[in-house]
Amino acid sequence: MSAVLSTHGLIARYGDFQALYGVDVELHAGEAVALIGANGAGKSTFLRAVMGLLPVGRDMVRLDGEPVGGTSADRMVKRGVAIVPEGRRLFTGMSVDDNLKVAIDQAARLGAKGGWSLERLHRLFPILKEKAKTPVQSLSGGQQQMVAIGRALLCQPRVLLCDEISLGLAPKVIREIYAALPEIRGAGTAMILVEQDVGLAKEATDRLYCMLEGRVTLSGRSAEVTREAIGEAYFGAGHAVV
Ligand SMILES: Nc1ncnc2c1ncn2[C@@H]1O[C@H](COP(=O)(O)OP(=O)(O)OP(=O)(O)O)[C@@H](O)[C@H]1O
Repeated sequence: MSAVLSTHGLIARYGDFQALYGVDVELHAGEAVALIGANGAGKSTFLRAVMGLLPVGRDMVRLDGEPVGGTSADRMVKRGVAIVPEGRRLFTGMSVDDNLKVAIDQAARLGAKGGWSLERLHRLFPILKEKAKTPVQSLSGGQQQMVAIGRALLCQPRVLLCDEISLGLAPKVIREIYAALPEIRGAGTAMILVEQDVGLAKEATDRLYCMLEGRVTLSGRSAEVTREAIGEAYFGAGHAVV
């Protein structure tokens, strides 16, 4: 099966500091893939590099087999890739609806087409309809995360990149958000989830990649990869994840 998105020896730097050392990842249509690893392993950097937010070589990122590395984030959105960034990056001072309308306008401007509308998003996360006129800074962390996911979906992605969508949220809220993922996949969107919670990552995805110090140290089917193997890949040999 050919990959919708793939990276090939992906290298990324912040000035003199090299954060990624030749990362190879594949995402197939309709698939959910987890990217796990300790703090500083390079997971967010990977997403940023794929999204065109860091300079990378053209051949290092491919979309439908076509080299797109270094393409601007706007163009990546146009080509069907959207990101739910670390820290959500919502427009504070603006309502839920106005945040979402920014994405609707962006998609229209870029000519990105797909099946996501405000109505469909409201069915996925009904609280966003209830809170439509509420400034986003008055929402709970979970509700803000739903706005961030909604904003990405309204860009009509075939590929959704999610950076730690469970971070800092209560278990009940995390379950609510993760319960929405199958519908998003069902709508034809493949996803890469950066996730610190290994149990959650294994449950929610088909395959996973573990990173350590800018390299992939383990990959496999999420249901089959053992805790021991993940522990070693996470921290180096001799460790276990509990
Ligand atoms: N803007 C930046 N400038 C310089 N170095 C950075 C920058 N952002 C990240 N790094 C460094 O790059 C490496 C990878 O960071 P990255 O944020 O990608 O890791 P991560 O796996 O996402 O971890 P976390 O869970 O802490 O976000 C780290 O050593 C980090 O300190």
